[in-house]
Amino acid sequence: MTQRTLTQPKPPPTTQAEPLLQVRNLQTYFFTEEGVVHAVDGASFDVLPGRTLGIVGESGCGKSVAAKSILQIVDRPGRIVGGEILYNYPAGPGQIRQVNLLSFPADSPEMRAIRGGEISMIFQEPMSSFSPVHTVGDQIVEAIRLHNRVDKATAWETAREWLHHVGIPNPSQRMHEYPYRLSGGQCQRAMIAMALATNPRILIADEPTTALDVTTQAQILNLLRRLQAEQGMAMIFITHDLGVIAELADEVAVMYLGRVVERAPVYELFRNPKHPYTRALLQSIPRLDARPRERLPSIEGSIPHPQNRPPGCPFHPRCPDFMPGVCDQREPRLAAVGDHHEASCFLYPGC
Ligand SMILES: Nc1ncnc2c1ncn2[C@@H]1O[C@H](COP(=O)(O)OP(=O)(O)OP(=O)(O)O)[C@@H](O)[C@H]1O
Repeated sequence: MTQRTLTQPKPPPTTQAEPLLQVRNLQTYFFTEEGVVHAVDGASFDVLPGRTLGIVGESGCGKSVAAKSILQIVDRPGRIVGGEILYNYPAGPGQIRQVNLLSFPADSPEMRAIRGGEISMIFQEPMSSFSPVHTVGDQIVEAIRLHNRVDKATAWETAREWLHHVGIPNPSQRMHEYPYRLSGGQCQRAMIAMALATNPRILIADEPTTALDVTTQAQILNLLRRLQAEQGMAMIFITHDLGVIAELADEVAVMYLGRVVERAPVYELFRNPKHPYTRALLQSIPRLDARPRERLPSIEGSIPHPQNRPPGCPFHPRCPDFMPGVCDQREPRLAAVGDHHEASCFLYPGC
């Protein structure tokens, strides 16, 4: 496989498919004693079948909370207070029914079938998926049997094959071991096996390589890329690392303070970023052709806490293109900019 580099992200697709999942104006707030935290505040993005949406943004911008909202597993005191999550549910052979996942209560049979069956999630910390008191094998078997009518022996064999498939040596023996016996990289592989053993149509990967060393990181990314191609599933990949986005994503959503501020196919985003925040993020990537000891441009100031959201465009206090009287007065909306991008910035008409 040819390795892409930061300057050579995936070329654009030739055809545009109908989205499998559409997140519309999602709002998820935390009702804390100190006040209401608007963690996700009107985020919108699409996931296309068989493709990878990269969600990128600085720490605290709401990437994880947006992803957990899709599965309705937001931690307390968080609550989804608005928006729609439209999913094209396979209602029968050749039949698709669009459902708003937020119309189902979190503990409903529908959401339990979706969670893990249609949409699986893997995390930075694999131990958050595994229980420490059950063997790896038992846990994968349970996940399989929750979503498929198969007997225990069949599920056991499927689980063993999946461990083999994700590159865990001695899978028959590993099935009987407890998660703490596996190395970080192997535990991550086992979590991927458990997430995919139910054949989900979407995999949400929330910074799954951040806690790993660089070599293992690369192996896990290659594994995810291979499995996605084999399984034909869609993926939402959450990261703050634009290098990983360039390697893996087809489409990108850039988040800032709970909102998507720019959406574009990865190639277009790197080639011609529209939002000043996206430009600043891209400029802060180290370049091989930089002069020795040249300082990297950094984004002025720091991301405000979602409880102290600035008025107007939330990026205006840090924005090099700030227009007084405009950007601090009204919030721009996400609108089409050119043929490929959507951005929310008053530099562009329609926002
Ligand atoms: N349980 C909670 N209670 C209160 N606020 C929370 C809680 N969980 C998350 N938040 C807040 O929601 C906001 C978004 O958090 P989130 O974890 O989605 O950010 P992120 O973009 O995924 O960041 P990171 O890259 O660091 O994981 C943050 O300001 C965070 O402090």
